[in-house]
Amino acid sequence: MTARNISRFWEWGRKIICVGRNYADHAKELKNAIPTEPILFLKPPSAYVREGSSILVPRYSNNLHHEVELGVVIGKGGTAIPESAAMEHVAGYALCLDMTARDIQDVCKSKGLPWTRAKAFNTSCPVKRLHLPDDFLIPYLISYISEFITLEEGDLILTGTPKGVSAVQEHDQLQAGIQDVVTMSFRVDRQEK
Ligand SMILES: O=C(O)/C=C/C(=O)CC(=O)C(=O)O
Ligand SMILES: [Mg+2]
Repeated sequence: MTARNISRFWEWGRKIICVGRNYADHAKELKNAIPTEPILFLKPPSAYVREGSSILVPRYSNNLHHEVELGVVIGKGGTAIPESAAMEHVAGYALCLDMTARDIQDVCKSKGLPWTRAKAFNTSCPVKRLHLPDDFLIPYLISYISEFITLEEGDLILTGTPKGVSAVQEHDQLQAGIQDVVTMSFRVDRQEK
């Protein structure tokens, strides 16, 4: 565990690495094939938003979805981390939303383009720190990712959404949580012209 206080890890400006189609039930709900290894994409630090600020619907989207995900906060950096040592690199956990402009993602997919405009826009990663026991299936993802992306202290890994994604609207108040553990709440506004 890191000696640094990670309760405000989003203020360090580190990268966010997201795993896609990690759960078969979500792949099925969007009628996607189940991948044989993790699909990865990135969000920039400008994607972070925390309670008290709004999630902004991008001007160019009319179908913004929420995805509720477990986030893993990296406490010690490394490259090519073996699974056996992976948990030594975890500083803690976060409840996260992977906000997704689904209409834009569909266009990107149909054209074979990256998902950046659909997934990496400002406020696309609402977060709240979360306290959990260290008994999740995290080592494989840390080891897989760190083979080709050096992990740094303060990085956040989003581990993928289970099924149950749906659209959100301007003026909605979103509540996300894990029963009896943590909840968070965000208002949704539209990005100004
Ligand atoms: O392939 C799709 O249509 C959608 C994939 C995702 O949005 C991947 C995720 O972000 C996820 O599984 O959490
Ligand atoms: Mg996701």
